[in-house]
Amino acid sequence: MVGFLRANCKDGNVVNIEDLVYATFTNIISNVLISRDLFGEGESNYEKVIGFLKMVIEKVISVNLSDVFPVFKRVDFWSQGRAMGIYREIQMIWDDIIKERRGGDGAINPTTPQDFFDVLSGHGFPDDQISILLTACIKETLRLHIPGPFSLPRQATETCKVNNFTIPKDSIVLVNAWAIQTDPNIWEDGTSFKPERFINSKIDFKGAHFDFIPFGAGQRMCPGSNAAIKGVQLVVASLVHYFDWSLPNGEDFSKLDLSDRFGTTLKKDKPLCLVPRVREKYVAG
Ligand code: HEM
Repeated sequence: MVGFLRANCKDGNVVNIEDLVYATFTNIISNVLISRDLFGEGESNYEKVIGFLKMVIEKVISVNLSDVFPVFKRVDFWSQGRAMGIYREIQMIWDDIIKERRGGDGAINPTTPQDFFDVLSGHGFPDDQISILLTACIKETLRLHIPGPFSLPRQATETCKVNNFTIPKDSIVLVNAWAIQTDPNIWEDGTSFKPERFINSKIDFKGAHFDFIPFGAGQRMCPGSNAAIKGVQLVVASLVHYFDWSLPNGEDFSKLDLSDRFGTTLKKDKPLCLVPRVREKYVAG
């Protein structure tokens, strides 16, 4: 990511941060799974890969006819066909990876923990204070702009009562985590970005504080939460450490439109486009 920016930030080029960070995280996960980048540096395959990933995610999470009308379960051929289509496409990707591995052409270039340490220790961060501040900012972003506002759907295995509501057996239940995380009865000035609320606070994202559940809670909470937080810390710290950032045409940061849009996940309505400039001390090296 840093290498790509360094090579492409001459002449005040504007960078779409959404695409950059998406590609970086996809590469981190693909390196864990298959020891290679899914997005190449030349970005020639960007549209193809992103199109495929978006298609799979959309298809997997969109509602089936039989989710809404369980009576159609046996005859919902459309959903069954869709599931088989996704299965076949994923199968083809695995086939290619297995073939490449068998060929053993030495083209795989794994990212090792050493690479991460080189980035961090080689340039003298994180400092304790920076790390606390950074974590507070990440937590506050996950509170105010929670990526999964409804978490994942649950199904009631038996009829039960929650407060005064009766939830009939087999109902699909969605938890509005976005509403909980911005509830004015729980969070003081809950719609403002105030990272300092997480400094000297025990509130964490591990599922023990039900006011703050960006990764869900209970048995099915996100198993990737620690990897995700470490990844976000690394990416944000690297972006801030190596580059100075400004808005195109010298616009003022206070005018930035921060509204959200709900699609597959909650994300910024307008992608963040910024102009990076390599910091003075890294220009040469
Ligand atoms: C900021 C990044 C992430 C956020 C906000 C997030 C959030 C969530 C949420 C809210 C759930 C549903 C939990 C529930 O229903 O209680 C979930 C499930 C899951 N997440 Fe994440 N996640 C993130 C990153 C990751 C990563 C990096 C991985 C894998 C490396 C991952 C793997 C999973 C899996 C496998 C599940 C399903 C768990 C199950 O159903 O048992 N997530 N995630």
